[in-house]
Amino acid sequence: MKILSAAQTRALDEGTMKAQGITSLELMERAATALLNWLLDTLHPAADTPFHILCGPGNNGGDGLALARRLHQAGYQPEVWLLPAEKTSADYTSNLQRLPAAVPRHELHARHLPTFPAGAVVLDALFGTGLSRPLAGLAAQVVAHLNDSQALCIAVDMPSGLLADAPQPAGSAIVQAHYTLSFELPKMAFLLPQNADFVGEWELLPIGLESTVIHKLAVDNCFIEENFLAGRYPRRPKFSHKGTFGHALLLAGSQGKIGAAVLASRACLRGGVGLLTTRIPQVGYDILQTTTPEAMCLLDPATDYISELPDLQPYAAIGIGPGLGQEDASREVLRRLLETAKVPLIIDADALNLLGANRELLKLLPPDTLLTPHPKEFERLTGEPARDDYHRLEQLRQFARHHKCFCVLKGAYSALATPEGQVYFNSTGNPGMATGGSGDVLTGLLLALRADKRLSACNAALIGLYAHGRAGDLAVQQTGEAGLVAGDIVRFIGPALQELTDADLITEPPLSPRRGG
Ligand SMILES: NC(=O)C1=CN([C@@H]2O[C@H](COP(=O)(O)OP(=O)(O)OC[C@H]3O[C@@H](n4cnc5c(N)ncnc54)[C@H](O)[C@@H]3O)[C@@H](O)[C@H]2O)[C@@H](O)CC1
Ligand SMILES: Nc1ncnc2c1ncn2[C@@H]1O[C@H](COP(=O)(O)OP(=O)(O)O)[C@@H](O)[C@H]1O
Ligand SMILES: [K+]
Repeated sequence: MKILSAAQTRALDEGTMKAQGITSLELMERAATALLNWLLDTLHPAADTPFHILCGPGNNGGDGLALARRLHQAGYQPEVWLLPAEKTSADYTSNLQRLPAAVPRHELHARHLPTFPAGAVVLDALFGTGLSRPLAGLAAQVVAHLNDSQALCIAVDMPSGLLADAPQPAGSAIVQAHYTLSFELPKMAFLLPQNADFVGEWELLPIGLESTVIHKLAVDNCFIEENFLAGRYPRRPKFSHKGTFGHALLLAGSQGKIGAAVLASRACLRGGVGLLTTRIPQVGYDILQTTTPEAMCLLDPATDYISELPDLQPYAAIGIGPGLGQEDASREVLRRLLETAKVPLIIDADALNLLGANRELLKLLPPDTLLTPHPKEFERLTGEPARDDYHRLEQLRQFARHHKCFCVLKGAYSALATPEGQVYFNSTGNPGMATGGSGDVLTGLLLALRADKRLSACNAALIGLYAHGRAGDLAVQQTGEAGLVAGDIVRFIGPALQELTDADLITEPPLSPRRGG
């Protein structure tokens, strides 16, 4: 799914009206229908539910007014609160005129703010994508009043006060919604941790925006869902053999962190690799051989950390970092690897920390290398703390462009930046995955996918991110969030990848009866 800027959202509205021959008022009615259906289907509100609808002067307020009429027609008794303004939009005005006289309406005033009764459902239709500056004055007061209340708050399109695609000054007045109901496509603001308290749970309501117009809009940011990946994970050919899927090398583990090597190895194997060799220090030999007999163990001469780079000739892809430690000798292994590797590389964890501490090594990154930092590791890589999540995202984009690499910024919506400066946000995963070792599992899975020559670098990264989160989502159904450990993610990598394969199932035409038979 494309993530549009506020300006592109307006262009899409215009394009939809033109292509479908409808008016903006009709489009607004679709939005009101979608909102009404969501309220009825999700909240199953009792007939006496006190709905309070706060309306601003633009089309967001227009949506609120249209919804008030539809709720009234459905047998509810909504109350409408209007934010006074010198100018109102045409569709706001039309919907105010169409509001049945029986619907109580009040003008908001600093000394006349609504008292929400117990069980109130408040719809925030003050401002949406048309917001041009932080809220001030009465609007800010109304927002603070709403945030202090006990009401269930549902934001229409955007929590009022939040910009769709840019940060706002700290301390700005922004609605803290329990739910945000937006239309058709996600907004960048929904995906960033700093906005979590405002956006709450968000959902996209389809309103028939024109797909041919969406198709033509050029964007830098996308939200990745299953239908985007369908067909990108190829099934295994009947006559395949282990050579078909590549031989991966993983350099991981040090004294006390052999578990990271085990988790990444197991994830790589479950990720479908043909052969896996894991390079570990001596201290890990019995552990790896016992826990992960499918992996071949290539012992380093050192006892506690990796000190020598093995011959790289046999390998189709190489991963380095999980549990590596930051010994000088391991740094030199990383340097030699960057200087000599001719196959795809995945760099994670301590290998990223070594890059951050020795930034001259970044110049050696071979093109298309995949790096998987969490925000702290990313900060070490850039050496410049981000001002906020928006700034970090731009740093990510610049980093991938500058180093011609793929870089995954891990988090709730992990973001993959490509050498071309595109950013893809992953949609799968859950807070149960915020546990030690989840990242090692991701590295192992990505290593398997990069070793598979049938996948491009970008597709391998997207499939890996998506399947990792999906495996976590399947696991959490059995373990609960608190009980989920990284090994549980490994167990569900297979089913998660299978889902992507199944999504690609081409339905064979039924056998046609023989002619005359
Ligand atoms: N495709 C879509 O996404 C659709 C969008 N619609 C609605 O239309 C909304 C956008 O409507 P508009 O463009 O009219 O914008 P808004 O309703 O978000 O707000 C614009 C109005 O607020 C004023 N304003 C902006 N910032 C302000 C501030 N800080 N303080 C005080 N006033 C401020 C502007 O001067 C203007 O009058 C969407 O958010 C959505 O709710 C729907 O009606 C139909 C379909
Ligand atoms: N709240 C969350 N929602 C979805 N995914 C998450 C969440 N928290 C963590 N993850 C995922 O779990 C992994 C954690 O990686 P990382 O921070 O490197 O952990 P570790 O270093 O312990 O292995 C990442 O892939 C991240 O996207
Ligand atoms: K709103």
